Amino acid sequence: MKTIEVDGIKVRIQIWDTAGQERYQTITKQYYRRAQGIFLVYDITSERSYQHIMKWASDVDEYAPDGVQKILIGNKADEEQKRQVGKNQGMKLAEEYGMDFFETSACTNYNIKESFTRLTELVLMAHKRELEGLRMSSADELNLAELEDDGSKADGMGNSSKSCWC
Ligand SMILES: Nc1nc2c(ncn2[C@@H]2O[C@H](COP(=O)(O)OP(=O)(O)OP(=O)(O)O)[C@@H](O)[C@H]2O)c(=O)[nH]1
Repeated sequence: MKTIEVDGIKVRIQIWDTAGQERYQTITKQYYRRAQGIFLVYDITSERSYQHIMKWASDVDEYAPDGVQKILIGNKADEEQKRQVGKNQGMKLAEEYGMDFFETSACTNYNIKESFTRLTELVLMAHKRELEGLRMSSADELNLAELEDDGSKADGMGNSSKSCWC
């Protein structure tokens, strides 16, 4: 659990660090179901980890809820001398997936706060849109109910006035 502040609002976030190894995949998939935001993380010093992102992304598509927010992360940005994945490759992949992208370093804290704040912001915005959608559809339902109600009144009036006019 961690509390971060987004636009002056204190938000308590629960963070799950899933295991990367294949043998834990069954457990990992269970975490996706309740996730609202997901970081897809590769290691900039490992081309292999970058290639693996496609597999992670398809798992997320399959197991995470529809509205889940995702950000692509290239970690170990402090290891410039060992870099195997260019920043432009990360940006390109993120663009393909329609995600935001950060290079980070857990060692130097580079972009850590920024990426968590951004993901929280995206989750809050999605939540707001969802609530707005629900509000609109319940307002629509109310309007429809009013119309139906008015309709029956109009019918009644119509019938009664019709009986008068005859
Ligand atoms: N230089 C550097 N090393 C890092 C950074 N982040 C993690 N490491 C190191 O990378 C190794 C693996 O880190 P983990 O946090 O275990 O990685 P993980 O992805 O959770 O590993 P899994 O157990 O497979 O899920 C450790 O030795 C960390 O110290 C970073 O930003 N920079």
